[in-house]
Amino acid sequence: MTETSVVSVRGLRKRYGRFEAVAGVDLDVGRGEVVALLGPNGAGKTTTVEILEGHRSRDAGEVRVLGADPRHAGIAWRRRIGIVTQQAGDLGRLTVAEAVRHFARYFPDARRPGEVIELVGLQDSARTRIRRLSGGQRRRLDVAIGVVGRPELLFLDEPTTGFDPEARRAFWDLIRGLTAADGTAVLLTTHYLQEAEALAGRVVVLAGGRVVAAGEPATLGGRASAQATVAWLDDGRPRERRTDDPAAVVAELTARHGGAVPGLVVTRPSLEDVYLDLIGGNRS
Ligand SMILES: Nc1ncnc2c1ncn2[C@@H]1O[C@H](COP(=O)(O)OP(=O)(O)OP(=O)(O)O)[C@@H](O)[C@H]1O
Repeated sequence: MTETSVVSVRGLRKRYGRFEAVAGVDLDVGRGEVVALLGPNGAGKTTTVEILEGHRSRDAGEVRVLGADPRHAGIAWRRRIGIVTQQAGDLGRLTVAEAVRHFARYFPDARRPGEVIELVGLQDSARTRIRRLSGGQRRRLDVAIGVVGRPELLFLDEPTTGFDPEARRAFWDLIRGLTAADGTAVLLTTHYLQEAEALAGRVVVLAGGRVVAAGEPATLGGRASAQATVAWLDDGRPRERRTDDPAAVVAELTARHGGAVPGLVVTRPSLEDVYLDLIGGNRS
């Protein structure tokens, strides 16, 4: 592990009986970096993340998280990570403020509960009982609990599942604010490609327990240099051409139309297009 990495995984393997769920995964997360782990259902994401959190054993491989092997790490190490999971605990009878204060007590250098509640935008709901929160508010509370101890590394497991688009964007702003302010590293699992694109500096695609691609969202799978599609309307009829040089096609169309080209749209493959191609042969 280098000085700048908070997660370093080499050759990770995990079997459930005869089934190999994680079959030799390498993964790195740098200090302050946001990495999204993508992959279809059953790809091995949760298994990998739970091994990194110290909640699941492994069969083989080197794993360092904040300089320690999670298998043997103790309470001091655990205080340096934050976990936001899909299984919300049973806190329904407490208010938002009571829950955050409760978790703050576990950390020697916790953030002030009031500050954290404001950070996640729940100041107007501080006295609300948790069972009365909406799904989006509940996830914000989960994040508040995840970051109250000033973690160096935050695990976010499908944080916006079930959110409406507006709540999802608000949540992204929250996470961006957190990572910008404190340089918290984040390992995010998500099924939303847009979420990975919005938050992550790097994505790692798992399929069938293996890494099938890794890189920046903008360039994953040769996306930036892939052929563009130029679409336009010719006498009201949709036309399109695939090309390596969209500028030349647009120039030619502009000359032909003597100005504005009706319905002109130039697109390259989206992250979702590339992702679906990558996992095409690996669906579980
Ligand atoms: N405790 C277990 N016992 C047996 N098989 C398991 C166990 N946990 C997971 N698996 C299997 O291992 C594979 C990987 O599961 P995992 O939960 O890691 O995938 P995932 O990528 O997180 O999927 P999802 O996107 O659905 O959450 C799946 O085929 C799953 O059925």
